[in-house]
Amino acid sequence: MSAVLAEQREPRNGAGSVTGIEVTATFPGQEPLLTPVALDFLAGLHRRFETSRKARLAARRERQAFFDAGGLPDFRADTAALRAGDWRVAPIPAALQGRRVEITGPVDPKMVINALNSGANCYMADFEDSTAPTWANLVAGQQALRQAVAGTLEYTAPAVAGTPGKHYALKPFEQQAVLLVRPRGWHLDEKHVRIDGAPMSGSLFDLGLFAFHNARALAAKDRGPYFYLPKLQSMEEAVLWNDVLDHVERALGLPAGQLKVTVLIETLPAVFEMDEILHALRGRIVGLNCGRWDYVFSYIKTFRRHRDKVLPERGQVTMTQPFLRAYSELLIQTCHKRGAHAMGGMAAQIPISGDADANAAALAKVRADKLREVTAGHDGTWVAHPALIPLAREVFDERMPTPHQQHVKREEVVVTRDDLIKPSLGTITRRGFENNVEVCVRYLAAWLDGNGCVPIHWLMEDAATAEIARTQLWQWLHSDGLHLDDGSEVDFALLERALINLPAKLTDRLQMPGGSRVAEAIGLLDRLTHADTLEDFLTLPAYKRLS
Ligand SMILES: CC(=O)SCCNC(=O)CCNC(=O)[C@H](O)C(C)(C)COP(=O)(O)OP(=O)(O)OC[C@H]1O[C@@H](n2cnc3c(N)ncnc32)[C@H](O)[C@@H]1OP(=O)(O)O
Ligand SMILES: O=CC(=O)O
Ligand SMILES: [Mg+2]
Repeated sequence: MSAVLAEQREPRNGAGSVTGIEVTATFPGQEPLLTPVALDFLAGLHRRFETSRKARLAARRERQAFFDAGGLPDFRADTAALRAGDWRVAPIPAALQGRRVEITGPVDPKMVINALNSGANCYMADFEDSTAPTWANLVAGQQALRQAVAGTLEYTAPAVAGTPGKHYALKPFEQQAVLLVRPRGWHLDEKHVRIDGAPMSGSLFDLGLFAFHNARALAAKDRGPYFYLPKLQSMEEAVLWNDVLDHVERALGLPAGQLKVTVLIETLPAVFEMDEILHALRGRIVGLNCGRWDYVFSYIKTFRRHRDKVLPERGQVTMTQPFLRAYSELLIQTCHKRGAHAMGGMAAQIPISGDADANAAALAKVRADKLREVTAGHDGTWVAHPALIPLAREVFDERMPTPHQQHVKREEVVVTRDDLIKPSLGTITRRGFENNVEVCVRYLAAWLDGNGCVPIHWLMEDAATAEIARTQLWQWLHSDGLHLDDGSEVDFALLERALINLPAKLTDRLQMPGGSRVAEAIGLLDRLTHADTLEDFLTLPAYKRLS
């Protein structure tokens, strides 16, 4: 029975007790979200797609074993005809034609209102890199988005010292940013929803629940729903997503192709399959996005055992490095050939209060990054903070008078396999090493405390940026013969010293999110960096500790 029809049915056993489905956590007001019919819908997704999800995750492990044995990623031979073929993706809907500035951010009610009201063209509501997936965050996020779609979302900040808290309300719909939702990646489970005794996929929970409650309302306004899909590694993963979205459309009684997606190209294997990913989703895909932070993380992870591809410290791995430039230019060329938007990514700098010079320097970096993107041919970009919207808009308005620049074909771009895997030149400084340790610990502490995005030294840090720091530490410590630029050996003593010195430094000097979880974060980082094998995602072991 389709959910359209099923919704008319009487609930059977009450929320949380549908046959085979167990919801093991509670959050105030969750019942209207997790109705028996909604849970049935989620169970349907799980039962239909869990085997395929597991197969895709196994395929990732198999491919990594090939890389670990010295293999290198490359364009696929079996899809050469598809790459050479002349085809385009389906037309892009009007609401997604102009995407020059997109703001992204976590899904708490205040952020959702601020982002929708921000003046950006689009808002990516993020259940992924910037959200720690506590049950409370996920349910509150789904509640906030459902109310936002209904136009009823309001929020009042807590009163401080007798002064009433600020009240937040949505602008009229026509003045709001267009909403896109990013569910978690395929690797993450949602442990609080168990179906037939097993946890369901976090991706299917986030996307499924949002679609179930909002798809028809959004479709009625000609607004999708629209999604950003993260961390894909192959064409087969795109096929899986397409099957899921086909199923959701059928179950909710929506026309085929109503659900639109933008796919983040943020893994090294995926850059070799961009045509294939566009093709697999061609009835619904509207763009690819350069998710640069996860991409760098994926480069490190893919080449974890390749001593000749060790990257320099995080701060030196910028988008002007040849392998990253090649990635963004190939993405633009591929998208524009196929009629899709080529979205840029996120500069990590955020506004710095109380220091005008430092603020000007940070904004200059963001400006340079946006200028590089628009000049290269990107159709839009991301900002992490509302104060950066005017800057990004100004740069794109000046260089891109049209809603997008799909006419910029970049046919002269020639990118080879070797361009995409070329190692970066640079160094590892003591400061860079210690900064990686500090970022990992502070980010992990915040994440364990339920906060998935924090400013650290005036840079936006989220799961993707922290993963670069974490995997670099592991790779540096497990590669033979690496030295800091001052000549000292990179060894575990360096890590121990950095970790031992950290708590005093942090608790004495900083009021930081997740301060109470620092010891736990240190323990986890210590264990992960000492382990013989690199953990695929920091969030996998950390999720076991999350409520
Ligand atoms: C690698 C990737 O995946 S990138 C995508 C994922 N990352 C993100 O989305 C980053 C989102 N950004 C953020 O979470 C925040 O901007 C941070 C954590 C970096 C900085 O946050 P803060 O230190 O709280 O910023 P700050 O205090 O300057 O905020 C000022 C105001 O802007 C709001 N604001 C800040 N960032 C955002 C945002 N991204 N969306 C909406 N509103 C925002 C704050 O809520 C605050 O509102 P208020 O004045 O009504 O209280
Ligand atoms: O999701 C974006 C990224 O840079 O990672
Ligand atoms: Mg990412």
